[in-house]
Amino acid sequence: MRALHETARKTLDPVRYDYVAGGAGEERVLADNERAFDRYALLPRVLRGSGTRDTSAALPGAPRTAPVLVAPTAFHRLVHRDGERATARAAAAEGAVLVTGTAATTAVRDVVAAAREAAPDPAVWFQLYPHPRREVTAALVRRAEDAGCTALVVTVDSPVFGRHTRDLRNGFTDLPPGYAAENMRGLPGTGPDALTDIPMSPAARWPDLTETLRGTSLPVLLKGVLHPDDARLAVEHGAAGVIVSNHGGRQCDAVPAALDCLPAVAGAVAGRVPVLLDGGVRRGSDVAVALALGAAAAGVGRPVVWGLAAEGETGVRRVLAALREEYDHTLALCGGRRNADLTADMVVRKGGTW
Ligand SMILES: Cc1cc2nc3c(=O)[nH]c(=O)nc-3n(C[C@H](O)[C@H](O)[C@H](O)COP(=O)(O)O)c2cc1C
Ligand SMILES: CCCCC(=O)C(=O)O
Repeated sequence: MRALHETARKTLDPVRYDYVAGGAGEERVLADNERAFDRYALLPRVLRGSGTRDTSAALPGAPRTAPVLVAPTAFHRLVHRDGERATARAAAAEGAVLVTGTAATTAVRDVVAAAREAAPDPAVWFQLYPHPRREVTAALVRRAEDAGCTALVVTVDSPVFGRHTRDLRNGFTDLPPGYAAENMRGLPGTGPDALTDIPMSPAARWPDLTETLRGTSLPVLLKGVLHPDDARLAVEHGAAGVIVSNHGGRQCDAVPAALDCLPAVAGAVAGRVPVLLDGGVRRGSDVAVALALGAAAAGVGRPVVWGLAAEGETGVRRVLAALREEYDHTLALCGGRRNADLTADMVVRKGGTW
């Protein structure tokens, strides 16, 4: 995976590389997301072995899926000509949920069609930036439903867009000519060619979530929850899942690492809906730590984009396969047969005694 990142760094236009690699502010949260995993160690159990393991996870709209999913990342055609189609085929072939979204450079119906080329029953979720105009939000939801998406992910950590330091320095504040946010095409009052066509919704409140939930039969997950009280509210409002995420360090540059928020959120949710985590997941053992601390699955953002940039569909498959194999191996080394065998007592802070 390191090699794919290195290839992507060498191949990509430096401004596009910075768009993907960068974070908000001084990139403190970006760095902390990865470092948080280094503060933990796994404490294996012994003599509980089995020759085979089942690493599948049960998620909304994806009853038997890999424990690693593809977090929504914008504008895949910026890094590879095959764009989201390649990512979709790779995720489907690897049995992983793909979260495509509002800011894709391929229309959601074409993303789902590509996933179906690789697997008969792929799980594609649609990430929604709720639009300030509710009829636009409703039209986006309809497009996702008609395309065959099996869940919605509403991103709630972006009432305003993060200040991406590298992009501001590079003057990269809009899509280059020839690229479009295809899901916005033809919606009332929007065009597809400018980032301003995907405005954030600074006035969004919990009743807006209720309206989104009422307007769809799909399960709805909330992405970007860090506070345990918000996790409780999400469940009370009918969310089908909660994704602990700080947007890969691209929004508020003063929040904790995503992993450090997971135990309290998992405690607040108390098993009522699945809790997922993304941010800083780079190895199979990171997936194991996240699952032991209460996640049902872990999302990866940048590693997938590096795989796509370096080798297209093959590169994304390599990233997902490596994470799956490393996770399976780690589970075996920890004496587990199923994901649920990784429990909170099997994770310790490094440097302490227990
Ligand atoms: C280039 C890029 C684009 C992103 N675009 C979106 C997006 O459109 N919607 C969203 O909810 N999150 C977006 N994210 C955040 C990811 O879904 C995810 O939270 C984050 O990348 C996870 O951290 P990781 O990159 O360390 O794995 C984006 C992240 C990156 C790096
Ligand atoms: C309107 C584009 C949003 C992309 C995004 O979420 C990110 O770059 O972090």
